[in-house]
Amino acid sequence: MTDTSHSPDGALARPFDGPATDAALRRFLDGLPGVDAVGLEQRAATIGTRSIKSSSKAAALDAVLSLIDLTTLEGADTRGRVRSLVSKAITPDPSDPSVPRVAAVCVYNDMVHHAVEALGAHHAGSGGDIAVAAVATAFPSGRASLAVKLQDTADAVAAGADEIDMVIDRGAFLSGRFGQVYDEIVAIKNACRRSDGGHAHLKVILETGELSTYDNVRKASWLAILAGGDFIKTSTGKVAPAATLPVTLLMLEVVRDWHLGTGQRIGVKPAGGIRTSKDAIKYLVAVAETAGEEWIAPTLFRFGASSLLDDVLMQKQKLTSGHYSGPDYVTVV
Ligand SMILES: O=C[C@H](O)COP(=O)(O)O
Repeated sequence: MTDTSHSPDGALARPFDGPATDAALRRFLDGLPGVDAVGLEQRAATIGTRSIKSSSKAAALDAVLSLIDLTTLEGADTRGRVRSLVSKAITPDPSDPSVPRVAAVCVYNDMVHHAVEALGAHHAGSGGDIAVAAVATAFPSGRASLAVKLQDTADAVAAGADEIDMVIDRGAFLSGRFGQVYDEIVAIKNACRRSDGGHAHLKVILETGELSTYDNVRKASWLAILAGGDFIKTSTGKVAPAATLPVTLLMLEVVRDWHLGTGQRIGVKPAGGIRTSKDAIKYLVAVAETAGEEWIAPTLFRFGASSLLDDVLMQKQKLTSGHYSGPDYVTVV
C-alpha cells in the first residue's frame, strides 16, 4: 500500500480548530449538511444502469480481482481452511497463471500466523504482493474494553498483519459520544505501529447496517477519517444490511471531499454481501464517477468478500470461451 496515513491526531487536516473534544466533534459532525436520501439513492440507481462495453469487461473483471480482500471470518475457521484460502489468493485460477492475484486475505486475529506462513514469499510483509488483513477490536461486535481491543490489535500486528480492520463502538457513536469513538480509533492506530517503525494500515469498519441513517454514515465516515483511519469500510459482513451501493457512494463522496480539502487520499472498502461480478462492476463505476479512476487501485479501494472471486473467475471464463464451465471450475475453499 502507498502511505495514505496522516497525523494520528489529524492536526494538519482537521477542518476545525482546537482539540478533538466531544463538544468540538459534535459541533463539526452535527453541522455537516444532511444527506438527500432520495438524491443519493437515485444516483446509485443510475450508476446501476450503466452498461459496460464488452471490450472493457475483461479489464474490469481483472480490476475487481486485484481489489478483493479474500475473506474467511467463521468461528469454524482452521489452519487448513486458511491455507486453502491463501492458495486461492496466490493462484486464483490454476489453469491460467495470468489471472491477477487478490489484494489481501482477511482473517481473524488468531489465524494471522497461519496466513503469513502459507503466503511465504507472497506475503506483503516479505516483499510479496498479498497483504494479510486481520479483523480486530473484538470483531464483529466491538464490545470489549479498550485494553482488550489494544491487545487484540497488537497481537495481530505482532503476528504479521499488514492491515487491521477495526470496528467502531457503535453504541458510543449512536449515544453521541463522538470523542470516545475518536479516541479509540487514535489509540488503535497507535497500536498498529510495528517495531520496525512502520505501521499496519488501519481500516475503520463503520457497520453501516447499525447506523440507521445516511446522516450517521456521513458523520461516522468523517469521524473515522479525522481520527486517522487509512480506509473506511462499510461492514463486518455479520450484520444486515451490509454493503450497499448508496452507502458506498456516500462514503466515496466523503473521501472525495476530504481529498479536495486536504490533498489526502483515504481508501474505501465495501464489505459483506458482494457476490457477483455484475454488482462489483457497479461499485467500480461508482468509484470512477465519484472519487475518480485513481481510486481504482488496491491502495484506495477494496472489496471485502468471501465468494466474489468465484463469480469473477466464472465470468472471465465465459468471456474467453463463450460458455460457463461447470461448478467444478472454481475451487471451493
Ligand atoms: O469483510 C468481508 C465480509 O465478512 C465477507 O462477507 P461475504 O461473506 O458476504 O462476502
